[in-house]
Amino acid sequence: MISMKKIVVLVGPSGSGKTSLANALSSKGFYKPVTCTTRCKRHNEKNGIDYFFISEEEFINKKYNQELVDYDYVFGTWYGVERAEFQKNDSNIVMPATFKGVSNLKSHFDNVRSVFLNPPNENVLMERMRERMMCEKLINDRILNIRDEMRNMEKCDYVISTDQDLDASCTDLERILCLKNF
Ligand SMILES: Nc1ncnc2c1ncn2[C@@H]1O[C@H](COP(=O)(O)OP(=O)(O)OP(=O)(O)O)[C@@H](O)[C@H]1O
Repeated sequence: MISMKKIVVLVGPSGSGKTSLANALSSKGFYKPVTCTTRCKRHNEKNGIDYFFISEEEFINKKYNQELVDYDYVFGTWYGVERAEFQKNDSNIVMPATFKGVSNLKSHFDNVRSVFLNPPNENVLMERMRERMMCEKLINDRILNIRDEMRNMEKCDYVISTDQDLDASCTDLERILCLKNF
């Protein structure tokens, strides 16, 4: 077990705001590890900044060589975070992950805290996904998954609402980070 800075893991259904809030905290001094993914790049994403976009073969090699502390196969896509990303600097870390990822990270590192993002209703989530130009098939797959994801809320260390504007959710998150036991 490696003892180090805080690792804040954001959990919630697709469109709940994990990436947006992680980006907001990273602009306030938290480091957001860059995830490797085998999915295609969206038009507004940059390789090495939003994700490392790699082939399935490269991903499998990293997995085989135990370079990934957390990985998952979601909707036909591999996602994984390399151990090296946690050793880049001394800043506290913020990252989106699945609930399974929280357990993986807790088995590797101390000071991991999960925050569940409690989203608005399914219609708003669908609208947010459409705004990100996701196709209807991907949206429907994710909608089916929302109820399963919502069951993780009570298992997380903290919960914040993302049924409000982004700044308000960011303020709620920062308030939690200031708590004594965080
Ligand atoms: N209070 C809020 N918190 C976070 N995001 C919000 C909030 N209100 C509106 N949004 C918007 O909702 C969208 C959430 O998309 P985002 O990619 O952050 O979700 P995600 O949970 O990371 O989804 P995925 O798992 O599919 O990558 C963004 O367009 C964001 O601007």
